[in-house]
Amino acid sequence: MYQILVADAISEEGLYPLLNDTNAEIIQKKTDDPEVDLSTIKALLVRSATKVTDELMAEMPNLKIIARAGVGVDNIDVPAATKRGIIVINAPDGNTISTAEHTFAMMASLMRNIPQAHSSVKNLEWKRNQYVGTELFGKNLGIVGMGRIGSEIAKRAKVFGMSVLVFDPFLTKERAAKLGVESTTLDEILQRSDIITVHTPLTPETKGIINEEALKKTKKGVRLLNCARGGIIDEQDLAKYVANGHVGGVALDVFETEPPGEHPLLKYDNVIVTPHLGASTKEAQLNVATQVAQEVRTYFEGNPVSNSINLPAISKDIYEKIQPFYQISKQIGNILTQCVKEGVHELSITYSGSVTELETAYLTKAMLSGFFKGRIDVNVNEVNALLTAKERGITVGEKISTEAFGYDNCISVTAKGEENAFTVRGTFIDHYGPRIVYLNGFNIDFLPEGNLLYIQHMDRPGVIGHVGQVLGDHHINIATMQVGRKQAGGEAIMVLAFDKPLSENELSLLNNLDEIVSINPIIL
Ligand SMILES: NC(=O)C1=CN([C@@H]2O[C@H](COP(=O)(O)OP(=O)(O)OC[C@H]3O[C@@H](n4cnc5c(N)ncnc54)[C@H](O)[C@@H]3O)[C@@H](O)[C@H]2O)C=CC1
Ligand SMILES: O=C(O)C(=O)COP(=O)(O)O
Repeated sequence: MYQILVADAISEEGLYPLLNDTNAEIIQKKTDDPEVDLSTIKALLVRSATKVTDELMAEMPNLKIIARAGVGVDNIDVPAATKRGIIVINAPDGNTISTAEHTFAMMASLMRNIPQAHSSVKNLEWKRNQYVGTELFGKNLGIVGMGRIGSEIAKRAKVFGMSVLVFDPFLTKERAAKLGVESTTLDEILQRSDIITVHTPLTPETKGIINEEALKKTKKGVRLLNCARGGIIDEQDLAKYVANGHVGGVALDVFETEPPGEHPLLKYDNVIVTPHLGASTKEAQLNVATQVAQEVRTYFEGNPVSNSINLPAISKDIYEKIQPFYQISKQIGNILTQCVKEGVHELSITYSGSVTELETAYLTKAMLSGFFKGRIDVNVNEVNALLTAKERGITVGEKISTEAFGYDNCISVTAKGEENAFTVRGTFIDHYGPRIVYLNGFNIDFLPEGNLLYIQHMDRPGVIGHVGQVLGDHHINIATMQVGRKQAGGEAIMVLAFDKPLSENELSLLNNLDEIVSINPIIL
């Protein structure tokens, strides 16, 4: 059973995939509601209202996934979520059309003074001369940010006979040509546009991208729209340019602080506003809620999610192919962490055979999550594995090799400390399962599972008997036993599996046997 906190107003109908899941319990409350026990929540669903801060995440130790039923994730501290190993997903295209249509409606309203004229008629006035507008036809529209929403606006603007200038550093010439728009610089847009609309995410780079310096370059009478995020157009600078009459009109759907309260821009008649309604249509809300609800369910069913902000996308097909290798990679990492007795500064992983055809980067992260398991108090998974290694000064290297040691596939990991290096190799055999086939210089073959004991000893007659004797005296059943050696009479190893872990006393009795060099329990 997993609990999901739905903290913002999300379409009930769209939550159907979760309401329909007998393993899911949905709680529809604010995060600061005293009746909510944040510590047991595993999934958090939000729109733009809830601020998902690091402090909030600290109160949610079981949180695995944050789902944003919408596009912008600027209300979520994504780096903090990543550090904590929490997946962040969004619904990138569910509200594109709604937001593009809203922006267009705002643009038309602004040019034809519709909100002002509407209020005037409602106040029993009839001021036809006061509300003379301007056509969209033939005007230059500048679009900053030509992603999903920007592109939909461009299409509509062209139908209205507008010339579209766009600025987006990630827009290719081919795509601009296909959309029939002129790709240009931000400066050109500022200088040539009659109307400028912004459609970028809010990032440190885009915050204030239209500020006083930019406004100075615009045409007198320019109209500005922000239906993306408050702050992309600097509100204080904009207020100055509305006050001095340079800017002819403004349409805002979003504000730096929402609700904006007593905002300097609100007093101007040529500034029209809506309360962050871009995505507020029945269709968009159903789309985004269904998308994230389905993704959350998919995640808890153990399948890959498609729209993660902090995890590379991987298809279900590839995910299924990777699963066996995923497990063995994790186990190799975990064996290393339990066997290496000094600080590790380098982990190098070599893939060979059929596994090289898969997404090995994903497996490297799985190996790291196994390596950090039990070592640090943060849950390390594919989201934060590389970051955790980096923070701890561990270099991670990945290689592809043609040497598979006779196996169909082989994953070999070497952990390097100041003094020693320790190598573990594993393989996955169809219809047989995962096997560890090499441990610190010795060929061996054991199942990486359960309560294991790795013993280094001298290859002498009777050693296996002595070990068996100690265990038998303590009524301990040996489930499986594998041995490996390099040469007769030299160093050797054995790996035993038990139904339960051995006690300190039993371990110490084994350690005291003459032929034993070292013993090392491994719990997987
Ligand atoms: N008012 C509302 O209710 C809604 C607002 N939004 C906002 O609209 C934004 C855009 O949404 P989408 O088009 O779906 O996102 P998108 O990711 O498809 O498009 C964003 C575009 O901005 C471009 N970009 C990034 N940095 C830039 C920069 N420095 N200069 C110029 N272009 C830059 C990117 O290359 C990308 O093409 C969202 O991030 C969100 O904040 C989205 C939906 C509803
Ligand atoms: O999807 C987005 O980025 C939006 O801004 C929509 O926000 P909302 O879900 O309506 O609070």
